[in-house]
Amino acid sequence: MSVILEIDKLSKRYGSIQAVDRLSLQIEEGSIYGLLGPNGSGKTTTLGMVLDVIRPSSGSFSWFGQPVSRSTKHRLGALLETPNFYPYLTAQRNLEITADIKGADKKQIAHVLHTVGLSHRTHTTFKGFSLGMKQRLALAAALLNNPEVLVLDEPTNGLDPEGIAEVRELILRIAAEGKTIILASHLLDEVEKVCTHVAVLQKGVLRAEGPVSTILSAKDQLIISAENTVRLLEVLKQLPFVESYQPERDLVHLTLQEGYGAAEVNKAMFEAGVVLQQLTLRRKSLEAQFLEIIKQQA
Ligand SMILES: Nc1ncnc2c1ncn2[C@@H]1O[C@H](COP(=O)(O)OP(=O)(O)OP(=O)(O)O)[C@@H](O)[C@H]1O
Repeated sequence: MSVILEIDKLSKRYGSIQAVDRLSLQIEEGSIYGLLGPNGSGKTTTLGMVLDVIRPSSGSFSWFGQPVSRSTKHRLGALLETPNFYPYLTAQRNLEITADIKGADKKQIAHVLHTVGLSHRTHTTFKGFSLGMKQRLALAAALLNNPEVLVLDEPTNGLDPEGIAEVRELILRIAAEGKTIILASHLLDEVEKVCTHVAVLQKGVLRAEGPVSTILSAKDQLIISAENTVRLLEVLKQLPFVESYQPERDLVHLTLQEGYGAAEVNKAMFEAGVVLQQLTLRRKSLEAQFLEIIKQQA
């Protein structure tokens, strides 16, 4: 997989505020990459810098292995804020205006309206659109030029639950067509549902980064029990891959070293003559980890 965006020690300072602090990360082709952080954590500033609308204080980045240029920008579509569409013009007319501004081919309009599921609204005026439809039209505008990468800042902000579901589903559909997506969000739930990779930002500093599934499973907990808890604990004590364990009533909570799972515990117990009555995997949610990360830094 090739690297689409490489960010190297990128920083932005506004007076005394360090909005982004030596941020380094790599985004690979085909990923749905979430920049996750609370309000003010530097997500918008980061997107602004890599889109070349905010000047970095220091550091660098490259798109497709090249410094930013007209030709690299042509390969990107961005949605930083909801565009101002004309309420009394149709979807078609609004996109014609956007195409003129972007220098995009108007023949693309039918295709992008189809992609966002608005073909049947081509000739409907914008003012009658639901919130979700308005945002889908904004995504259609970002898709003119057939960009390889779509950069979205809080794409579901301000939408009702129906609109949120529509837009998330659409993002997954666009990604399935082979586009790389970079999205900023303050919603853990959104990143968990939509993204393949995540970078957690807090006060401009990168706190955690990696595939959503790895971050999710990094600190899984196993909950086990056996008829003879004393014997269970004796065996546990001797297992080299058990990182920590804590008895709670007749259950034992444990975490394992990386690369080990429930199967190894089950096998070791069985070999030691302990029959497990319960073996449950409890995945630590990204939310719980995120809150822990934030707490540690407070
Ligand atoms: N033009 C500016 N001048 C001064 N400070 C700014 C400016 N833009 C952003 N900041 C500050 O930089 C920090 C990061 O802001 P940024 O908007 O990048 O965060 P964010 O994570 O996108 O948050 P939000 O979701 O609220 O936009 C904040 O403390 C913000 O107040």
